[in-house]
Amino acid sequence: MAWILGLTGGIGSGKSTASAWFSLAGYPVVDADAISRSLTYPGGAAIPAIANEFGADFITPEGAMNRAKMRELVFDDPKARERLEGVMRPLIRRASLEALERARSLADAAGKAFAVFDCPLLCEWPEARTVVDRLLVIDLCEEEQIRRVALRSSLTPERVRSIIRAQIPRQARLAQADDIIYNGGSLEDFRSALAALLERYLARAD
Ligand SMILES: CC(C)(COP(=O)(O)OP(=O)(O)OC[C@H]1O[C@@H](n2cnc3c(N)ncnc32)[C@H](O)[C@@H]1O)[C@@H](O)C(=O)NCCC(=O)NCCS
Ligand SMILES: Nc1ncnc2c1ncn2[C@@H]1O[C@H](COP(=O)(O)OP(=O)(O)OP(=O)(O)O)[C@@H](O)[C@H]1O
Repeated sequence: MAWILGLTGGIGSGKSTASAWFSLAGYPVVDADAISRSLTYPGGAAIPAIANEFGADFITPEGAMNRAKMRELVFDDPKARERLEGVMRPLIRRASLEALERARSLADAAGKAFAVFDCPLLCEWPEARTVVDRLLVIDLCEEEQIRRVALRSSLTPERVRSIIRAQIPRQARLAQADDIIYNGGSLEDFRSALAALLERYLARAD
């Protein structure tokens, strides 16, 4: 039966780039951020609890969670972040477990050795860590995280720093890793490192 590769790293480290690479290579990917977003779209399962916990101000006229407003609140206020995670975490967990079972079946049917679980908080959430068989950490220094996130979004360096501070410290994340890819080089270097790692995984499976 296919095993589960946990893929994690700090904000902007390169998880989505790695997931897309594995997906192109035919490995099923479960994306916890995408699951989290789908729970907070209009009519999403988290919307009633968010309205109840934070008030109608945090819901857009279309009925989605107001992400920008929530982001401004929770990354400056650990208690508010705990409340949001209290709502989101069990829902993300349940939906992820279901998606991982589907991904495992897809991998089995396609003859792939593993499926990928891309989750930014794998090291922060002990229950998430237990569903993966091997943990790959994408590592990047803080300055480059800030630079890359700023390039692709409107987040200020201060906001990216506050998000990094809300995440597990870099060394503690690295200490949990089975495999580490440092993504401080070019995209080509990153893809080569992923290909080399995949070779090792496939050799292990034989
Ligand atoms: C705070 C929210 C509203 C910000 O939304 P926004 O669209 O700006 O960001 P998005 O969801 O794309 O997340 C971007 C990145 O922020 C970081 N991040 C998100 N939530 C958290 C958190 N609770 N703690 C630390 N970092 C987080 C991750 O690196 C993530 O990849 C949103 O991230 C959210 O609802 N978070 C709570 C759910 C959660 O913990 N998700 C992360 C694990 S799946
Ligand atoms: N080696 C690299 N060189 C230059 N840019 C890169 C490299 N790797 C990734 N990027 C870019 O950096 C940005 C962040 O990468 P990516 O979205 O893969 O990270 P992430 O870990 O999924 O981020 P988030 O935590 O916000 O979901 C993207 O714009 C991506 O194209």
